[in-house]
Amino acid sequence: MSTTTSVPSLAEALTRSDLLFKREELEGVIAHLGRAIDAALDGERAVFLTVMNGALMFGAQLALSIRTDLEFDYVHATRYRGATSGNELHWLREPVAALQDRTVLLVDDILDEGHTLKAVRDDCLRRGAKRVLVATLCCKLHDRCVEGIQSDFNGVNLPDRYVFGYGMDYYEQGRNLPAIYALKE
Ligand SMILES: O=P(O)(O)OC[C@H]1O[C@H](OP(=O)(O)OP(=O)(O)O)[C@H](O)[C@@H]1O
Ligand SMILES: Nc1nc2[nH]cnc2c(=O)[nH]1
Repeated sequence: MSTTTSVPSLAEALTRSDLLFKREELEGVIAHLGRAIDAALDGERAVFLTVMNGALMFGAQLALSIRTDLEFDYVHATRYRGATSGNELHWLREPVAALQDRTVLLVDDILDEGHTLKAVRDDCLRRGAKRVLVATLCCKLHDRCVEGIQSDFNGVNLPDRYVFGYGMDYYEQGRNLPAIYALKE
């Protein structure tokens, strides 16, 4: 089935984008994150909380890189809703796992302005989590990030441009591209 004509073309977007990180490079980076997270958990069984949809690919690869046993849950919170600029955060699915006195490993594809991860992290703490560790595939470098949130385990840093691929969408397209691309200014 083809996409509707009102959606901007992914093929056209690719022609005016730069390839920033290939799959092989990202896989190597994610394997290193797994080692670092194992060290931080030190044998503790954390709740691996994936922020859908963007973290689907990264979350799966990261989980397979972590040797410590984990419990899995997910939230679905979206701020961009298929567009290229953020808005109010919409919760589509809250965590189900009991977080009281647990370590939560909060996993997302990108920390951009930080609103999403801050809201989900704060929600985990309200639910009684004793520690929330944030793992991201990428962080954007700019000075617009909200205060009080940062990634504890980050894969790669990105320029301040709209990115897609490896879970991240361009108008809900391109999530399964096996690389990260950035639109040219
Ligand atoms: O740091 P922020 O500026 O809050 O942006 C980061 C968030 O934006 C994307 O989610 P989006 O709302 O696009 O939903 P998605 O995961 O379904 O793509 C991404 O997956 C992060 O969760
Ligand atoms: N796909 C995508 N989602 C985002 N969420 C926050 N920033 C971005 C971005 O640059 N690309």
